[in-house]
Amino acid sequence: MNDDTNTDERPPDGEEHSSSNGRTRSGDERDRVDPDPSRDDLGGADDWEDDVPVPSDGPESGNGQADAPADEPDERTIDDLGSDVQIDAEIDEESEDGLLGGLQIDSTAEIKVPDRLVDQVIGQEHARDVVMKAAKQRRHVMMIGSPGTGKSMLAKAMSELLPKEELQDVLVYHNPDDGNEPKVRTVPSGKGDQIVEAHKEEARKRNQMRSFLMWIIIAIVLGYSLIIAGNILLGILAAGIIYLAFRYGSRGSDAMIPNLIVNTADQQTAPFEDATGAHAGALLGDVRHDPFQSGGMETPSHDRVEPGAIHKANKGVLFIDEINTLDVRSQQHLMTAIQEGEFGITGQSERSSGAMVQTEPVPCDFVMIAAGNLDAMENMHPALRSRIKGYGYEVYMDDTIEDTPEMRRKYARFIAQEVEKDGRLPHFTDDAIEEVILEARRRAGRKGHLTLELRNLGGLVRVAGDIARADDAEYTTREHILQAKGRSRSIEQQLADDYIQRRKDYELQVAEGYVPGRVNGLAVMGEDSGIVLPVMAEVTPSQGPGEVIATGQLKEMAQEAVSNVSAIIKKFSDEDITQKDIHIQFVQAGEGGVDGDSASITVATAVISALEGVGVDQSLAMTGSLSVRGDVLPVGGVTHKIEAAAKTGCDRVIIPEANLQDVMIEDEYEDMIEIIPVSHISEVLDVALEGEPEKDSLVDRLKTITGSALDKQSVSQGPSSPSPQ
Ligand SMILES: Nc1ncnc2c1ncn2[C@@H]1O[C@H](COP(=O)(O)OP(=O)(O)OP(=O)(O)O)[C@@H](O)[C@H]1O
Repeated sequence: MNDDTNTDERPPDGEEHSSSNGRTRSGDERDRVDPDPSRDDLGGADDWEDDVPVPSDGPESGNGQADAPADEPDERTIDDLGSDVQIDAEIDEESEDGLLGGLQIDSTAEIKVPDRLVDQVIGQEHARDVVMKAAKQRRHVMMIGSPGTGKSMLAKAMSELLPKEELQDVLVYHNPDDGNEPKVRTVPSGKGDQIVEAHKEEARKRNQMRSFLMWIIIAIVLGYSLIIAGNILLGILAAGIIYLAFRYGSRGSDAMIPNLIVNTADQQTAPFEDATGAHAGALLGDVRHDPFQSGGMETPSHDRVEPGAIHKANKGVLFIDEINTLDVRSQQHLMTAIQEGEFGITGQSERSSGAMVQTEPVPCDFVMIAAGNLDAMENMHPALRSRIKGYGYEVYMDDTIEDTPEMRRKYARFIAQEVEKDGRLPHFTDDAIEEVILEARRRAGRKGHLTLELRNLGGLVRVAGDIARADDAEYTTREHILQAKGRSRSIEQQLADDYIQRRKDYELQVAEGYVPGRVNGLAVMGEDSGIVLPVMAEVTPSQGPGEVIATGQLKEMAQEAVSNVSAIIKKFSDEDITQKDIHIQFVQAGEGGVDGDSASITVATAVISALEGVGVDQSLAMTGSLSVRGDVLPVGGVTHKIEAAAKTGCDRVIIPEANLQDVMIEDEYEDMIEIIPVSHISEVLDVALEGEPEKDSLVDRLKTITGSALDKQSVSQGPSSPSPQ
């Protein structure tokens, strides 16, 4: 899941740290990079390490609870771990408004990447603060948010912040009293290996002695049988029996070697265990099946014990993404483990001989970071959620962040981070960085913001870098980014383009003339592609009370749109469309999706047009949600929808006025399509319906429903076309 590989030790603090806090730097420009200079006065992480007592030496009996309690890390010093990042490059105050936020660099090679993962996190200030607080207090955290926004990165960063000095090794011993209940011992980190080695050495010496003794006895028996008894056959038989007896007997001494199930000797930081999608055995530990269960061939039960992620995460971080996909039994066991801080290991398969074995409790004192999207929260075991809530924090991850010069500088550093992490990509030139930042703006879908779905943005960086590498280019340039944008299209984008092409081939798309009852609606596919979704309406007399007849999942939305528009119509005419049958068809809707009620102005326009027999402009597409009072409310995905309308050949597109600030269409579409912002259905009808309405017709009256709305902005005076900023 997590593709971070940074396991570097915390950097030695002292000098480097002070410079990273801007203490040794001079001048306003550099200080601007650190948003929280108050942390400058704090000490280094070294002090904090010194403050943590080293656990007492030597093996301890029991389950790890008897270990020396570690003092909480010094507040002063752990706060310092949150010191903000630096960008070791000149910053020009005058060009701060530029895409590079004033950075004076030629390529990402000039940007220093921070050593610690927590300093590499872009945005997510709240989650970052919570993670640092939780590391200090050893609290659990639940992170909910979109994929690729840094949840596992933060979890890993937390493991770097936890004190490494508390780590323990865990050994499982044979229990001479009950072979099915192996004993568990915890020892300080690094001791486990030594103990196992000492046991092996002892067993080796014992075996050497036994072999020596065996060969002496065999020699005596053979000598006796040959010289004194004169029967060599009998002597060989006796020697064979002695050999087997010794071999059989020596198995017992090997059984005394303990099984080191958790070895932290080589850990540079507190452990980080990703148990996403782990089955019960991998999460909670398991005992292997033994096919030879008797006759001296069996493997001793303590040797078959395997640790679970909860045990390997002891004193560190257990990260579980998509927490709701864990089966209920595992979630219940996880709760017990969280509560007790220890959990015995038993075989997870009932039919395996391992199920007979149950070790003493094994320590699993971890900090849990559970992650997922909103569905994960709804479907997870309520008691587990309450454990996390009761003993920790819940954080909602940001999808976007405000677009400031400082943030843009950090995005430049993000590219440098991705280049360094990949290790093979050529560095990015300044204009390539600018293009990536522009794309981050576009993907945010919100004016004045940058996207924080950085895994996807990192994908664009990697594809562009790969293209540059294939070209043997020294640097990744803007040209490479533009090529990468074409190549790294999502499945939905590819499907949407294919769909638009096919509709053109079959001439399903109508982009000119006036047709009554037919409106070009707009919908989104996935998260980042739009399609034109025509809506057709037919109004027929009904025998009884009228019905709204629509097919598929869109039926509800169509009914709601019709009921809203019928309220408006009733108010302005004698017409009661609830007494008529209204047929709505979403032409080829199976190919795309309509988010929420974003097609309701489309449905309303189609119904009014069909009712009055007035043609709708087919060179126009529209999206917007309709309130019961006729207001046009904002919807999602406007940028992608507008681009889809342009690709399909429409000349104009109606969007809710409130969405105007979200429009960030690519340059190439700017001259292809006119964007018409509206705030009321009357404006929609004015733009979409053919010709001048007859005096006192329904359309005439509807068009003038809210004089104030029309006064505010007369669309006929020339709609504004926003720039893609
Ligand atoms: N806030 C961020 N700052 C810097 N890099 C980020 C950030 N978010 C994501 N990334 C980049 O994207 C990669 C993937 O992010 P990560 O695995 O943490 O996402 P996630 O939220 O755990 O997603 P998922 O839920 O799909 O596992 C990271 O390794 C990093 O390169």
